Amino acid sequence: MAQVKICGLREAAHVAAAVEAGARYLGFVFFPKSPRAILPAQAAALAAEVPPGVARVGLFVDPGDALLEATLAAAPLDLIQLHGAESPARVSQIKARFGLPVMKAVGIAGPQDLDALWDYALVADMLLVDAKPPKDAVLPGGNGLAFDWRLLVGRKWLKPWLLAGGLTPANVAEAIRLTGAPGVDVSSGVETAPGVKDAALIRDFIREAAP
Ligand SMILES: O=C(O)c1ccccc1NCC(=O)[C@H](O)[C@H](O)COP(=O)(O)O
Repeated sequence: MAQVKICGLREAAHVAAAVEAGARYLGFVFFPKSPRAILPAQAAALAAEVPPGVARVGLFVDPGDALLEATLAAAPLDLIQLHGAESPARVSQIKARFGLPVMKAVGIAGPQDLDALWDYALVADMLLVDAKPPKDAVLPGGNGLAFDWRLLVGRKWLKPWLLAGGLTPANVAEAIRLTGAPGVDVSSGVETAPGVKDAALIRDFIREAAP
């Protein structure tokens, strides 16, 4: 049964829907350009309602230490997701400095991108195998775009990983079957518009991913 992360949550009703349906990870986006961006104080209020066993994930894009420090002081988080161009050395530094596990997102467009997963597997606690954003994209993730899942067939990584990018209630079961992903991450696929989550779609997605 695949573990599910619902990313970009901003409302208590959607947090509750995700938790009740069995989500294992809930993502809060601390990237101001995102339509899913949330303030640390808002995330803190949502995080307080999350039961033990469900990880609260803070998503950052090339964060400086000051942003991490201020956010972590305000909101209780269990996992840091790095979704920018952070180097393996920076991943190690953030882990050591802030004492939380780190999940590093790696964008995949073709076979040439897979090597980076090995580099990050040496330093990160988890990997997020996502679609590489188009060159002109404003967001480095959360674009609702899939990559060719066949690139992952037969691959094993040294660390736990989640598959992401363009997943929806309609395609997630096939994505898991094809790739063997132990977990999946979704944002756009459980929204009715960018940044607008839908409780029914969240439930549908989790039911299809973890039947
Ligand atoms: O979701 C965002 O707005 C976002 C902004 C900046 C960096 C990453 C972002 N999302 C990353 C995620 O964790 C998404 O769940 C993942 O990329 C899949 O997104 P989607 O294709 O929309 O399901």
